[in-house]
Amino acid sequence: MPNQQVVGMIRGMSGSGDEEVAEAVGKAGKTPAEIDGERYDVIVIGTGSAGKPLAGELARAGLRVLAVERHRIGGECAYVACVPSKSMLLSARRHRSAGSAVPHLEAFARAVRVRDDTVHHREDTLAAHGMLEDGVELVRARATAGPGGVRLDDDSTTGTVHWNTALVLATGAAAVMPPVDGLERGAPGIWTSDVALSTAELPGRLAILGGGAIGCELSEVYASFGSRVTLLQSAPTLLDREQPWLGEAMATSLERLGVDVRTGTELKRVDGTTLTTDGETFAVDRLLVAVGKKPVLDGLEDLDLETGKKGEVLVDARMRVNGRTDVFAIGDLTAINPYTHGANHQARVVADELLGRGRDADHSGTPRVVYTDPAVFAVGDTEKTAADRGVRTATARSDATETTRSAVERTLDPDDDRPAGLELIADADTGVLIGAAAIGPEADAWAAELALAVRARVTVQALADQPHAFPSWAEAINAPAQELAARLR
Ligand SMILES: Cc1cc2nc3c(=O)[nH]c(=O)nc-3n(C[C@H](O)[C@H](O)[C@H](O)COP(=O)(O)OP(=O)(O)OC[C@H]3O[C@@H](n4cnc5c(N)ncnc54)[C@H](O)[C@@H]3O)c2cc1C
Ligand SMILES: NC(=O)c1ccc[n+]([C@@H]2O[C@H](COP(=O)([O-])OP(=O)(O)OC[C@H]3O[C@@H](n4cnc5c(N)ncnc54)[C@H](O)[C@@H]3O)[C@@H](O)[C@H]2O)c1
Repeated sequence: MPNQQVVGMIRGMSGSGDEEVAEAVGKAGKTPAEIDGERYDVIVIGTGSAGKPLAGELARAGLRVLAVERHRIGGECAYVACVPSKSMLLSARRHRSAGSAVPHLEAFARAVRVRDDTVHHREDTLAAHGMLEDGVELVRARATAGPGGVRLDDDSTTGTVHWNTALVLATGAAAVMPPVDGLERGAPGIWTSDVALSTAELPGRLAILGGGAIGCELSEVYASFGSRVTLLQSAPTLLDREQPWLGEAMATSLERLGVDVRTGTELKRVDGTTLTTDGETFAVDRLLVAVGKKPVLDGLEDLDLETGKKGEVLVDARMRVNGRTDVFAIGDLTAINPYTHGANHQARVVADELLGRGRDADHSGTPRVVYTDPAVFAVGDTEKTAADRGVRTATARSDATETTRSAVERTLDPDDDRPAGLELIADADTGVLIGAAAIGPEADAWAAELALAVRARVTVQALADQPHAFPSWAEAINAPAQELAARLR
């Protein structure tokens, strides 16, 4: 059967198949036994987008810092998340532009090679050396934190270390497996994004469960290389925490690539790689599960952390936990803006606190981007989150395909039917911009000013008065800003 041939050929090329992510983790740092009984100014557990920059900044400022990592130095982003997914998206785009000139298998194999070079073959020595150069002391171990110290275990030794000033928890989040009959993590044929972004296998038929950021980005990747992708989303729209029209536009965009988008669909049962939804039973080669992530709390149980509904660690405006001044949580563990730039911001807030220039975190201007083509950009409130806060909103939308930039691009490529649009959401009582949603080519770049506008509490009057370069996609901001400025005058 052609699908099986596809799988076999690609596996043969690089040999990674569908085993769990390679454990190629470089050697650097100390053993738990070597540092048993030591005291540090700050101990950071987890070296991802949250823990790594924080540990580095504090060590460069002269503090004695220990960073503990049980897997890859650098966390998920650089190896199995942000970076490989963007590499694959860009290769997929290039492959689509080439038309049928290059066969799918050949293009996919090349994309995998480029991806793996970009992520240093998931090997973390370079990141480890960067931390050591910053002056961070590094231990590769599983941390178990308690009120009296942090116990460290690796395969052969143990030790206990203590903090003088602060313990920072930055343990991230892990993919959720929903309670579907027959669905098990690690079962043959079941992928998480870690596997989908490490494998060299191109499945003939791929089902993706979950129409969030991962579901949309990886649908685009695999469909572009010829997989028959079925995207199963339980909510009525894709990207369901955003304005509904964004998810609808995303569905249109993915359907153009041949993705079978099924919203409002429940997966009821998995039998090997045969799936039963509320409507039908069908066979696939792989099922990628991408229905969200859950904060990683193992090793932190003895701290009795206050957690929210999704298991996220609750923090105050300085990222402190349980009302303590010496224990902090940052990054995906808090579920506040679970993005690398969100984690980086939270790390800076804690660094400032510990370096004597404390200030509150401001999460309001954190962009939410989906790097498909067209890309999705959102910031601040949606109408729903504003209503939940009791804020009255006024909204206005533009069709970005009516900009001169769009006309220029579409004359060049008459087949270009990518959706493009922008919506502004204002506080109806104050005229302040509180949210924005956009989709369009490179929307992550041309809508980025709206993130600062939301954070700086810019009024729609100021936004309407702001010139946008001609002929750029950003001109899509003009009409809705002017409409809101007139309505809220
Ligand atoms: C497929 C995918 C694509 C993404 N794309 C983007 C993107 O394009 N842009 C973006 O901004 N964000 C993106 N994200 C989100 C981004 O990857 C995360 O928000 C970010 O990496 C979180 O960083 P973190 O430090 O909180 O967690 P992590 O990077 O997960 O780091 C936590 C670390 O803690 C370690 N750890 C956990 N428990 C212990 C313990 N007990 N002892 C020792 N070590 C421990 C783990 O091994 C891990 O290395 C993507 C996510 C995925 C899954
Ligand atoms: N570009 C980016 O910044 C980027 C890219 C990929 C991932 N990420 C981050 O990685 C994390 C995980 O991404 P994700 O896409 O798994 O989570 P997500 O929370 O963004 O989306 C999950 C989606 O799955 C749907 N869903 C939930 N249960 C379901 C079920 N049983 N059946 C079908 N659908 C179901 C939800 O309605 C939701 O739309 C998120 O924090 C995300 O922001 C970010």
